[in-house]
Amino acid sequence: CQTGEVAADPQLYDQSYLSPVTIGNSELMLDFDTGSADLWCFSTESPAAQSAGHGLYNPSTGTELDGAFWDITYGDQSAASGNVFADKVVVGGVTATKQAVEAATSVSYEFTEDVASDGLLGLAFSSINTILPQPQTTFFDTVRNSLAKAVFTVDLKKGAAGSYTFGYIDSSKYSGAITYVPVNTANGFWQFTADGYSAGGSDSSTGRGGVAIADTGTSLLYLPASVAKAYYSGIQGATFDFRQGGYTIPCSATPPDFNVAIGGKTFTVPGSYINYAPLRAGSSTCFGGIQADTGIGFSIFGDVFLKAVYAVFDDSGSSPRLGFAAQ
Ligand SMILES: CC[C@H](C)[C@H](NC(=O)[C@@H](NC[C@H](O)[C@@H](N)CC(C)C)C(C)C)C(=O)N[C@@H](Cc1ccccc1)C(=O)OC
Repeated sequence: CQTGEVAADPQLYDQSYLSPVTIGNSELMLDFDTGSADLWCFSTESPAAQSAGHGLYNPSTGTELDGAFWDITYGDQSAASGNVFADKVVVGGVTATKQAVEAATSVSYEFTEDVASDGLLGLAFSSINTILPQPQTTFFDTVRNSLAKAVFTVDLKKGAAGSYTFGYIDSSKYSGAITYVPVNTANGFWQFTADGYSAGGSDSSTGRGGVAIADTGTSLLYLPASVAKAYYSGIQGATFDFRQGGYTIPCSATPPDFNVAIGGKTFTVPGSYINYAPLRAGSSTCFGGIQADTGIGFSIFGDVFLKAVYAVFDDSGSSPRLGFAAQ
């Protein structure tokens, strides 16, 4: 029975969190992403102009999956594609002896420019893995029958290293009880229903809840437009800036705490987490950590929310469920 733990290292402004993964005989820093289901990495096959500065997977240690290829596009329109090898993957001591490793032969500029990240490790459901002609399993699905318990946990922190664990829940990492809610896997995401939202100390409700996904690979918290609008209406100097593509606030603002009701419990995102980052270095205008989910089709509980809670991604029962506890 395998169990393991790996650090989640925050990048600038907590834009993403990277974890060390051994693939074949390379150690790479990957972005664990519960919003997608492909494990892909820069490789010795990637064009040098695209992979400069990145750690590279050398497929010589793997076995090529003949005829298999992959091509993924993310919500921010970033993309990558390539071919596939079966190789050994180790995460925090948990070993998958034959994991589908997707070697990039082409990546979009967003990935080229993010030199700290050597690729992604998808933790959504394998039903949305993009490998053709035959989709392959995520790392979690590959190892889940060998885990002490078919769960993984997410303990992200603001501006500090957090951790992912596989195969066990660490009771020292949270306070109070874990509140579980059912997961709808129809879209391949860890999708659940939020009951409602409110801002500040009062329960000045900013609206009914809705369908949401838990996505470690998305930096911000995307909510129904009416909820975002109501939240920022309470902040002096807040505005929707079309050029920036979202709400901005004065960096000197102290946004109110934001409360989310899930499974009958209330979880609070400290207002300081919603004063996300200056538009560019030195700017006195900051981008808001809450944005509207317009056009996406569901809300996205990204890192701004996840770093306020301890989250349990539980596939150990008859149907998957998500657990949340206060950190
Ligand atoms: C298999 C592709 C994965 C699952 C992809 N997942 C995602 O885009 C989800 N997660 C996004 C990722 O966490 C991304 N932020 C990681 C970084 C490093 C690029 C979003 C939806 C929260 C997806 O749904 N892509 C859509 C494109 C899309 C998604 C959202 C909005 C608009 C367009 C697609 O390809 O659908 C077929």
